Amino acid sequence: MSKSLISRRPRIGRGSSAVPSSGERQLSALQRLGWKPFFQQQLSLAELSDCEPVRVMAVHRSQLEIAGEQGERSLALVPALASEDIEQRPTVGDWLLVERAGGKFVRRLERSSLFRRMAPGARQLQLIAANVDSVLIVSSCNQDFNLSRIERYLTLVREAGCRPYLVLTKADLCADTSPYIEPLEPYRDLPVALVNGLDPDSAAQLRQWCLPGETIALLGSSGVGKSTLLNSLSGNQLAATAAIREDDSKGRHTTRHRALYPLADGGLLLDSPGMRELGLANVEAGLAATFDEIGVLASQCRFSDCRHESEPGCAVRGAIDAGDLDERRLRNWRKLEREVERNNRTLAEQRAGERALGQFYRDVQSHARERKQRGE
Ligand SMILES: Nc1nc2c(ncn2[C@@H]2O[C@H](COP(=O)(O)OP(=O)(O)OP(=O)(O)O)[C@@H](O)[C@H]2O)c(=O)[nH]1
Ligand SMILES: [Zn+2]
Repeated sequence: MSKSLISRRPRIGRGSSAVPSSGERQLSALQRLGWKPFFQQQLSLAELSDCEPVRVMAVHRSQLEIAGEQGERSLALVPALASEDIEQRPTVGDWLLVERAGGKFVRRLERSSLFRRMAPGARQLQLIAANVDSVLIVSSCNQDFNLSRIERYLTLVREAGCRPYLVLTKADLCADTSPYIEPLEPYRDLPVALVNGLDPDSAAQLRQWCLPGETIALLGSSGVGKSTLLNSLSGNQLAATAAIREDDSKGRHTTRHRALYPLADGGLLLDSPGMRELGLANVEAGLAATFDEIGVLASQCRFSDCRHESEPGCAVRGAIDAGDLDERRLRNWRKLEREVERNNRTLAEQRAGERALGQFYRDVQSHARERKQRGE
């Protein structure tokens, strides 16, 4: 890594010591939750005196988890909150006004940023998160590093109205990081940090981008170390890492609720399944089209579940040996396919879980009706 590169960009590098102490900014409880002038100026005089602003920390089926000056509590999803128009419904990070007396929902405040996507499978818009200030695009110093993907994330982040930062993890596993730093030369405005996410001292560099009152989110493909960063930054085991999921003998995925996690130093970190899947929706067709010749070859392999590693009768390896297919291209295709598969699996499990829950409620209701009819 060249020194001049560091000095030219507003970045923090390995071993930066410019970590502000948590006491530098004295913020109110609301400001620590992300309250800013942008929201304050939306309140009328009457609302200023009669209403309390609260932030949506999590969205559940029938209620919201909200946080305000009075701490955390839940708010039932009353009809006023369950609008027909999906864009009007509250999402994680939203600011709502509730009556100081009685706690009734009044209105949602205008958003400073919004992440949304088309829900995979369903032709429906889905809100992911609102009022995120900054996004840490996470990539690792290995084969995951991919300029095209970073650009795709950058587009998403800027479109949502957030500030992008780039975090390159697994720097500890890499003797020479210049192959990852040098290609970033044209992205002068993008601050970059090299970290070992497993080391809280190294991850602490990122606190500079997650100051008290700031809401940040992580974007990056599976396995780059987002959960690890979240754990190191929060000082808690807030997110399940891949290692924990692999340990699960029942093969279950750890359930994640879309949520905002307060960080030790006062920032808020958004970790939601939707955010994790952003940008990966609808890539299957693109993947097949981009790597069409591999798909054709794979269909000619002797085994239908061929991994194209060392199986006999593998048409893909045959093409590589014959010099007709680039090994790098096969690796890239595999990686993207795994990513898509993994995300599809997660989505399928989520939908199955939702269906099971719906069936459970219907069973309970019909039981109750039967008992009522029997006069029990
Ligand atoms: N050596 C090293 N290992 C890391 C680093 N960051 C993450 N890992 C490891 O990489 C693996 C994947 O990390 P996770 O934090 O689960 O990755 P993730 O991005 O949250 O993955 P998903 O939950 O699938 O989206 C784990 O085994 C981590 O321990 C790092 O900076 N250095
Ligand atoms: Zn094969």
